[in-house]
Amino acid sequence: MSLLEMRDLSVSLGGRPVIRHADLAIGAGEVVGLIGPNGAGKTTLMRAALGLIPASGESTLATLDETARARAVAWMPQDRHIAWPVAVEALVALGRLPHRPWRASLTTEDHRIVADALRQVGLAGFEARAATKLSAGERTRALIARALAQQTPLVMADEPIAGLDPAHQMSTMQTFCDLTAQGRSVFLSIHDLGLAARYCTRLVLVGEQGIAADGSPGQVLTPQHLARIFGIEAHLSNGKEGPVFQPLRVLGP
Ligand SMILES: Nc1ncnc2c1ncn2[C@@H]1O[C@H](COP(=O)(O)OP(=O)(O)OP(=O)(O)O)[C@@H](O)[C@H]1O
Repeated sequence: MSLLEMRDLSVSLGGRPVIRHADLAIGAGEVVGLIGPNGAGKTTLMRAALGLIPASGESTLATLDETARARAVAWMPQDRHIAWPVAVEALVALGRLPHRPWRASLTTEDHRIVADALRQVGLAGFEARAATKLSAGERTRALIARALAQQTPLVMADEPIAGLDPAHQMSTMQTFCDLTAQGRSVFLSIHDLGLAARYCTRLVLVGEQGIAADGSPGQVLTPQHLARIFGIEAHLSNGKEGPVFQPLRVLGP
């Protein structure tokens, strides 16, 4: 069963085609990394898949009503701005909103899920802190916790590990991998191709106004794709602990 399926999805922005005829299905138990250069259309593809911007074609998530969609997918946008000084615990508890009646209090189970999510991102002890008084990386981790607390089959996140230190980048990617054991999936955009190769079960490469490649890290991070879409030379090898991606040089025009 697919958690997200898009068929023939096309998006134009400002009168310019950004994504043309994208087909993509995400099944249970996958960590799918969406990669591609700046401006290639990763955010656009995700937002269109969620029904947040107009698109032609179909996406199974775009047709759901708000509550059904919030139970099907947790969305973490790239913008980490938090406008008001809500406590970190209350911010993360917003992830429980789709699961309880309007204005109902948090249940004991909700509190447990929120505490677990805070622990998973290393923010236990920050419950009472105003979210506006977190560092940028801590704020990112609080928003990851909110997405985790939503306990949806699919988490979609736009560059969730950007700005995190190496330990938190790896622990976040490991947390995403751990969700697959419950049949849950993560669809994330990511610029760090080393971590993408290491942790993602599958990569989707956006370039040339659409999906240029879709497959295992070895199938996608080929010298040809890296040269054509990213304009770089890099080497992917199999290390003892999994794929190792080594950037070598920027290719000339
Ligand atoms: N509202 C808009 N109107 C016109 N063009 C837009 C609009 N929003 C984005 N674009 C353009 O659409 C293209 C795709 O943008 P998008 O944000 O999807 O790229 P991205 O792959 O997520 O990039 P990045 O890696 O820099 O986050 C870019 O060329 C961008 O300039």
